[in-house]
Amino acid sequence: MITTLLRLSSTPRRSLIALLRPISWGVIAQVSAVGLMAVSGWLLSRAAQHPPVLYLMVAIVGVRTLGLARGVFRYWERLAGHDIALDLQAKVRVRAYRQLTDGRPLHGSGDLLSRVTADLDALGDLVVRVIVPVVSTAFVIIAAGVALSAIAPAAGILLLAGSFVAAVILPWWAGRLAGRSADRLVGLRSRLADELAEVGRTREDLVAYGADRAALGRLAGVDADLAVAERGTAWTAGLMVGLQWICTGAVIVGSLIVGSRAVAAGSLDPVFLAVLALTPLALHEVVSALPAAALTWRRTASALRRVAELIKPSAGQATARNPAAPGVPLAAYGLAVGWPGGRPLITGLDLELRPGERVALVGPSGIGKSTIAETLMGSVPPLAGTIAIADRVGYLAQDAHVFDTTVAENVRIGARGADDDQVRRALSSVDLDFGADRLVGEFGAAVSGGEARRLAISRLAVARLVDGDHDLLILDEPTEHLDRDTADHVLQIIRRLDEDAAVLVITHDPRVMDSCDRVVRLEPAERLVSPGR
Ligand SMILES: Nc1ncnc2c1ncn2[C@@H]1O[C@H](COP(=O)(O)OP(=O)(O)OP(=O)(O)O)[C@@H](O)[C@H]1O
Repeated sequence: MITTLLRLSSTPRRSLIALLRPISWGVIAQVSAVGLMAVSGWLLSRAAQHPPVLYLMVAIVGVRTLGLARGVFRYWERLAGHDIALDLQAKVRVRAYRQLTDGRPLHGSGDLLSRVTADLDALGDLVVRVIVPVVSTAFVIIAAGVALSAIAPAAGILLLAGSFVAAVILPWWAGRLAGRSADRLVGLRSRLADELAEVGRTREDLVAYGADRAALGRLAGVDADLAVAERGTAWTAGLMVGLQWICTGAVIVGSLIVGSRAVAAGSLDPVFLAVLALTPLALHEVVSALPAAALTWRRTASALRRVAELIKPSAGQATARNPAAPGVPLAAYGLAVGWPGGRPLITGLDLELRPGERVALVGPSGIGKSTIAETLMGSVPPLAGTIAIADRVGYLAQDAHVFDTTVAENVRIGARGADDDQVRRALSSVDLDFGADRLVGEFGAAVSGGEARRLAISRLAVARLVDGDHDLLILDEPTEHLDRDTADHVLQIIRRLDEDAAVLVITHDPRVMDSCDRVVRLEPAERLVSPGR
């Protein structure tokens, strides 16, 4: 698991070295905590014998130093641990986003959301709540056992045996007990996120068809399952706390018995008796974090697996996409397209566009026209064939998403660096007189269908203003769902948008076909029928 974590960090050696810092601070903080209790015990016992105060000075300074060191080094440990955890999360998050923009097929949106939020947060927990405390606690237990053995060997062995039970056996058992429910927890959380996202998105249809109660019931069912799984892990954690206290109590009583015998036999100075009793108590505080660490370990193991799966490079990613030859903005030969895991939709497609040429790609609904566009754009890997495509390609997707933010931010999807003036010019080039700060609502609910379409087209306009002319525009049903006048208006806008660019337009609209130089017709027999007009 640690190797997977380090591999995810993309700089494993540096991350491993960086981990040594919080571990070192953690060891010093915990040694200080245990040492504080031991030295305090000695000091109290010795002070009770009323020696000259100078005899106590070193111990008094020691208690103060250890008290301060415990807090200071604990703070540094937290700081260094979180530094690494957040750095790791940031790196993995960027890799996850890159992978997502490579266009691989996605999981449910809620599940995806929980992978890039909850699962990535869990990676941070792995560093802060598992690796650092477990490694530093192991050091401290050994150090305390050795130190106590020097005072009273039997008490030292008792402490090591008790620590083995409290720090190894019980957390291992906790991990086993909670194992299945921890795995279920991760799955249930992402299912809940999925269901919640689905219900939120489809609420109007659910209410309209009276299916809202059933949907809410399903949601409540997942919620109840989640509560049961949460309760299971909480029970395990509570049980472990109780068993650890029993274990600590047994070690303290045992230490007092062997210590008293040693004092009676004259082999142990009585002032050390308090040290034997208080050291296991201090160690309890350190060890008590371990069952929780074991539970976190189980939870993060599932999360780590899911994140690793998310950012695993997908096979065959758009290998056949090449730069275009000069003067040919698009040349695709022997192209076969289809969705990963599905049947080929179109095979043997040859498509060549000259500069400035307007080509309509038409065919029955569902034949795979949009899939061709997504393949040309590199979102879906081609199943066969080669694609040579220009650098400057503008793409208008069939259902170009309108984000729930301002008009200006929606326009800037086309060119992040666009200034206010370029945004204004892009909006006026699509005849939209919207204020830049106007909010467009979820899925563009606060604008009309025609306006949403023009807003999407304004991204092509702003990209041209910022980065220069396009060589090729790929437009997927630009006039879909629009009335005749609005469709004519959108067509006019597109025509004057990039006059010299080659255009591949997917359409069912005869007027759009009429405005093109050539029509490429696709037919169900998976054949290209008419390359000419
Ligand atoms: N993201 C996806 N994952 C898997 N299959 C998909 C995906 N998107 C579309 N499909 C399937 O691919 C096939 C072709 O869809 P596509 O959208 O390319 O057709 P189309 O010719 O553009 O249709 P239309 O004219 O109705 O828009 C359909 O059977 C569709 O169900």
